[in-house]
Amino acid sequence: MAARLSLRDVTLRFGGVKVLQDVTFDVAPGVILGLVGPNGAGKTSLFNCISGHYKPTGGSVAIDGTEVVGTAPSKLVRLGLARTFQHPALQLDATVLENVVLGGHTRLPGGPVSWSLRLPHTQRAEREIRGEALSLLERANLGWAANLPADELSHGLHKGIELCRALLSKPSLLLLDEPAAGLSHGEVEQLIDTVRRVRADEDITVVVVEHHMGLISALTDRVVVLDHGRKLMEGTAAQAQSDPRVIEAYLGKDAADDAA
Ligand SMILES: Nc1ncnc2c1ncn2[C@@H]1O[C@H](COP(=O)(O)OP(=O)(O)OP(=O)(O)O)[C@@H](O)[C@H]1O
Repeated sequence: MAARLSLRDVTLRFGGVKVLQDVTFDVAPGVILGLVGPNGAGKTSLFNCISGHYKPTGGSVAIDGTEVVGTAPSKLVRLGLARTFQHPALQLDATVLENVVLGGHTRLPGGPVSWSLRLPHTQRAEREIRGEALSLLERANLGWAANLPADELSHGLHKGIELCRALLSKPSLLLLDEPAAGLSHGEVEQLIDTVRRVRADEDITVVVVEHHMGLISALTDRVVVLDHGRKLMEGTAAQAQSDPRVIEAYLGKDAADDAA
């Protein structure tokens, strides 16, 4: 089966600094892959290369076999890509529901002219998208907040809203950047449930950057470990946690020797 996401020798330089070096891996459809590594390893930079926010200096990024290096983030949404950010960027003066509805704008038929004329088929599509947005919020236990302004809610709830917004675009590939950061234990459990359910129900492939090893162990089928911009190893979360190279990258050589 063709890979949903395929990276080949992805390299990124900022001036003289090599942030990513020859990163190569595949993610098969339906897999939840964890992207882990110490601070500064290059995880978010790699996400930015996949989502079109950075253009790699070299190498290839393909989604379902289509080369996407150089494609704008807005066009990648149409190829099935959605992502969340370490710090959710919401319209704080809009309601929670309006924020989620924004994720469905690529699904509206026509273009700016028919949208501003509010033709019947546009209004029908808007109603449908609003209904789906509400149902996503309800399934994430956020239905109660739908009509509240987003700025009345906590950081943890903002992350849940951002995830619903990403899901409304009906992605086939979802990138989650540190979704558990700043969440309570209960919110992490809710997040794990939501991601498992969308993978099962919607056949979404997920790549998740996360430092929360509990979430990585509970959620992922495989992990890729990055260190200093290079792929250190690939395997299951359990294999990564007992790999001396990974222990050394996180804790130093003495810890790796002690564990051996
Ligand atoms: N726009 C930029 N300009 C220059 N250097 C950058 C830029 N973005 C990232 N870097 C550098 O690239 C390296 C990797 O950063 P990145 O944020 O991708 O790491 P990370 O693994 O996501 O870290 P963390 O876990 O702390 O979020 C760091 O040394 C960072 O300082």
